[in-house]
Amino acid sequence: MKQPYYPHHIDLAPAAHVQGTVKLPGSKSISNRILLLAALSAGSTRIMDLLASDDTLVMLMALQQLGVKWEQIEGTQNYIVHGVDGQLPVHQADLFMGNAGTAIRPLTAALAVLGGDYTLHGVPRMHERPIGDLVDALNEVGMRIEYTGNPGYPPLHVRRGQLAAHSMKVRGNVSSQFLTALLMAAPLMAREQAMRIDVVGELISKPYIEITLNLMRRFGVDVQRDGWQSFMIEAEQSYQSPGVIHVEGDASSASYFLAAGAITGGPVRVEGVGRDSIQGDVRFVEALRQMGATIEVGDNWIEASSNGPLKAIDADFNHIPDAAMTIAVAALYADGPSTLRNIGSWRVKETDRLSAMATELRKLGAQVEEGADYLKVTPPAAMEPATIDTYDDHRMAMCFSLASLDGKLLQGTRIRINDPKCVAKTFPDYFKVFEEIAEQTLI
Ligand SMILES: O=C(O)C1=C[C@@H](OP(=O)(O)O)[C@@H](O)[C@H](O)C1
Ligand SMILES: C=C(OP(=O)(O)O)C(=O)O
Repeated sequence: MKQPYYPHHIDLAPAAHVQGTVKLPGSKSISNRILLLAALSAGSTRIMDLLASDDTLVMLMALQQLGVKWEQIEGTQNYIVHGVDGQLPVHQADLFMGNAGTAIRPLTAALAVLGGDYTLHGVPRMHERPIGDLVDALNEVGMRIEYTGNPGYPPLHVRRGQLAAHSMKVRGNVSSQFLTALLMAAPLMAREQAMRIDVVGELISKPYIEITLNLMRRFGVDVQRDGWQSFMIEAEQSYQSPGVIHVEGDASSASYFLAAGAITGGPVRVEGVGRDSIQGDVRFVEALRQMGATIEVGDNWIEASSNGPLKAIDADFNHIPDAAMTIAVAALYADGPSTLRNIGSWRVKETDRLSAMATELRKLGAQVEEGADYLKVTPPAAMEPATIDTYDDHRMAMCFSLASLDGKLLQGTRIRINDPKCVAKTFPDYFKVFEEIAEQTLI
């Protein structure tokens, strides 16, 4: 994959106006789910507009190591994946998962159920991101997953187990990806008898489960459900290729551009997501509306504009944890203190995002109260020039680019973003696209 060149920092000059249209890269959540479902299916699947990024690359490479054949159509982001119909050709592999939660969690479940001799590991931060709830759920029904480092965290050694039950339970208060992983692996366990999955306690990030169920359906597997509590996968369902499937634009990536339109007046339009999106992060626009922005939504586009300063917001962001980071930076432009609630999962993502966000917002002159699971941001009267550290977190780099907008930054000063190449996790071209709409100069 071609990676754009990034220096060790990028300086962003103040931009008073942002206007234009952005074609979004493919959704990370949809891309990695479709890749795995297509691999497990009977038949070949043509995937249109797959995201090109570190997270999808680790999934593609892992599938290749597992003997799944795929081709990229030259000069496009379209792929053909030749499904293995629930039987992986390779039973031994050492898989590098980078820092992709959407790769390691679902693959761990699928590999545990299919059985073999697999190790899964990632970057150092991946080894600090919890996976214990998923491993417990699988081992309790007879799978054999061991920790080779710290208990509860990757790296993992997956061996061949023996399915011993037809109902499983999983905790959902640390990450929804554990439930997603079990759901996607469930048809492999329910070949003869139905499989039931119960959620123990609270489930966070619920809209991501809707993405999972929607895509499983497109690959021929129906899940019966009782709200968010219990899920049933009837026996004898197996994944079937839908033939062709299209990846929507990434709604979390859309948040930066929509916020830019709302902060500066815009209009800024994103293309690739719209009215019928299956991604929960399109609900980011509800928060922007609450802040006073004008949002228009079409079939395959969303546009944000505003007239006048943004209003402060106090809201629960559990349903859109990724796009909520964009609100934290947009809050710098609001007419009073904003509070983002119920975002405790930020602590176990690419970095401890609550702590990182508080530290970096303070550098810009904001007053920030960091709670166990909330953030209160009081905007500064004028923004101070600052050097923003990004903690190898793509979203820290992307959302802090917004601090260069709307003339709140003193003229003649700059926002420096350190280590901008971390955006490659989900959006390698981010700063190029941002420059195009912000008419800024990259140094
Ligand atoms: O299932 C998914 O595609 C995702 C679920 C969310 O994680 P949690 O469920 O851990 O909050 C989200 O933050 C992540 O970027 C993608
Ligand atoms: C939390 C994120 O990623 P992951 O899929 O690795 O959990 C994210 O993209 O913000």
